[in-house]
Amino acid sequence: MAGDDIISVQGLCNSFGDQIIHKDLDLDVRQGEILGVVGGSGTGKSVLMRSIIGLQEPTAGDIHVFGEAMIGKEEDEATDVRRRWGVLFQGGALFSTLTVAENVQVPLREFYPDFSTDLLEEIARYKIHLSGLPPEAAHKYPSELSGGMRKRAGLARALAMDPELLFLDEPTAGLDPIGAANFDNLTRNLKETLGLTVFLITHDLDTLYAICDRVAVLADHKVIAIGPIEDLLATDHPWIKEYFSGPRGRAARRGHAKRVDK
Ligand SMILES: Nc1ncnc2c1ncn2[C@@H]1O[C@H](COP(=O)(O)OP(=O)(O)OP(=O)(O)O)[C@@H](O)[C@H]1O
Repeated sequence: MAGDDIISVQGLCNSFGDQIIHKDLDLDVRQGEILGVVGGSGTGKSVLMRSIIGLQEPTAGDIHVFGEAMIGKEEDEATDVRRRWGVLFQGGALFSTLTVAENVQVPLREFYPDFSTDLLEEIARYKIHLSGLPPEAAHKYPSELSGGMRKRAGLARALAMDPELLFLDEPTAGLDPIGAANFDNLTRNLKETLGLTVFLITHDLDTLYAICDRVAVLADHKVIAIGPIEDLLATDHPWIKEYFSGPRGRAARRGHAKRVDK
């Protein structure tokens, strides 16, 4: 494991019954980068994220986060590591019976049961602001929010504990192109201002070009390639060629080149 790796996964295996998801998968995530994780549907991107954050017990392998071995750790033993990361699940995974502010307070109440109500409310207000939501969103229920606002509310909750590491599972899925680009900008700004490391699962080629420092490609049960997009473009794997050099990949590259030229 290199010294600046925030996450190191080695020899990871996951199966469900006869279905092999990962076999000897290796991956490293470096301090301060946005790592995009891509792959066809069902290649195990979410299962990989769930394995890293301890929601999925792998059948074999080693996972280190912040240098701490995670496999086999009981939930309470992992508390010190868990409080250093935030997670935005696919769809936001907000509690429907809680307001946005109450949702943001959930991890704070778990880790800091002694915080006063005033302090919890102040932190929630700040995180809601950081996520680009208007102050009045704090008192709304998830069902009263648009899809984009729900993502931002999920992000506010992921930021509740001042994480160093952020996991984002398809944050721009279902957003219109302007909403998706805004969310990308927000992610990049938060990464830069808060010094975050970001593990970002996405199908969104524009997101990869706009904000990812490196991209890891999942196929054939493992990470078949990892690096800056320019490096991936030079690889011969058929899925990678199809993905980055197909019509959508070419359009995303052209769009990115235009934005860089401006
Ligand atoms: N708890 C589970 N029990 C059984 N099978 C599961 C479970 N979780 C995931 N799987 C299976 O593992 C495979 C990988 O799922 P995963 O959600 O990680 O895919 P993904 O790469 O994130 O896909 P997508 O891009 O469509 O979101 C799928 O075939 C899925 O059905």
